[in-house]
Amino acid sequence: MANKQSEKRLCKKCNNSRDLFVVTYDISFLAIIDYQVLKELLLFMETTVQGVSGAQASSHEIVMDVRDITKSLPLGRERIEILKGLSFQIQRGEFVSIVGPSGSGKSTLLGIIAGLDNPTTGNVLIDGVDIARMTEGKLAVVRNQKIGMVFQAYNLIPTLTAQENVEVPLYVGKHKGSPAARAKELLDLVGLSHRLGHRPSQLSGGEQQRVAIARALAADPPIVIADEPTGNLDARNGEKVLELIATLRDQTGKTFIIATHDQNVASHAGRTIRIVDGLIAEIDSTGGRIVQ
Ligand SMILES: Nc1ncnc2c1ncn2[C@@H]1O[C@H](COP(=O)(O)OP(=O)(O)OP(=O)(O)O)[C@@H](O)[C@H]1O
Repeated sequence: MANKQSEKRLCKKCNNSRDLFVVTYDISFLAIIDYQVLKELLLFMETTVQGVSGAQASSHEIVMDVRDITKSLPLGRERIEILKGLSFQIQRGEFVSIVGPSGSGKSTLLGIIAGLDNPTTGNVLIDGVDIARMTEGKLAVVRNQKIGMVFQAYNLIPTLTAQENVEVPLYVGKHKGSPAARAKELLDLVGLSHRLGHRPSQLSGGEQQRVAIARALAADPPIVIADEPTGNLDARNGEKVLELIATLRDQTGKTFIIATHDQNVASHAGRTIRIVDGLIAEIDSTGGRIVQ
């Protein structure tokens, strides 16, 4: 929770930007809000995070269990079927890619398993808890505790330094200890200890994505989900980011799930789930090494 020192620091930022402060509510959505609203939000998060703490601990080997999910949306008088009944399980410590052509439903699926959207039917169990029909308030808490998100466009807060960007989730969650120390440790892990004070505009695309990955790990979620994490990078930097994800998977034992349209990117994962036209066409399980 934000202590006096952090509030002071945030307040200074607000003054610099005319009482507007860019925050990530649960690091899934970026929003520009008034500083007063930010403080209320942090208080709200403190109470709601405490509210679902019972769902946190689990020794399930299956970290994600997706059961026959569908997603359809109204389109004029018709309904468009985007996902047509997908089932799969992901084990703790796997590096899985969801691959498919444009329009196959990857982003829709990712949004549902990340708790950003509800399926029309079916279930999504994360650590044994079904998130499919949770209210938005509870989903926000699940996202904060269970899921770290990485986006194609990095979604870093432009007015904050690399270190401050990584600290943000630590003010929202129940982190014990110094957010600054944790942020430095994570930036060191992603090879950016020499860029702590740089703002996003002063970092290369690959470096920004490394900061975003460090931020996704900040609240220590068991699952990190990345939507086209190399989509804005050239081949060399994309390769580096994928190698980093594989290394972090080995070092942390966390589960990494990436969505991509690029088979080459997908092949870095231990297991590939291929989606075509809203259905699973193939699950390649030649890899799928589990960290013990
Ligand atoms: N809100 C919406 N309303 C209507 N159709 C939608 C909506 N969202 C997605 N779709 C349709 O659902 C299909 C799947 O979209 P989705 O974004 O999940 O695909 P994708 O595999 O991630 O594609 P891409 O790789 O191009 O991002 C597409 O045909 C898309 O047009």
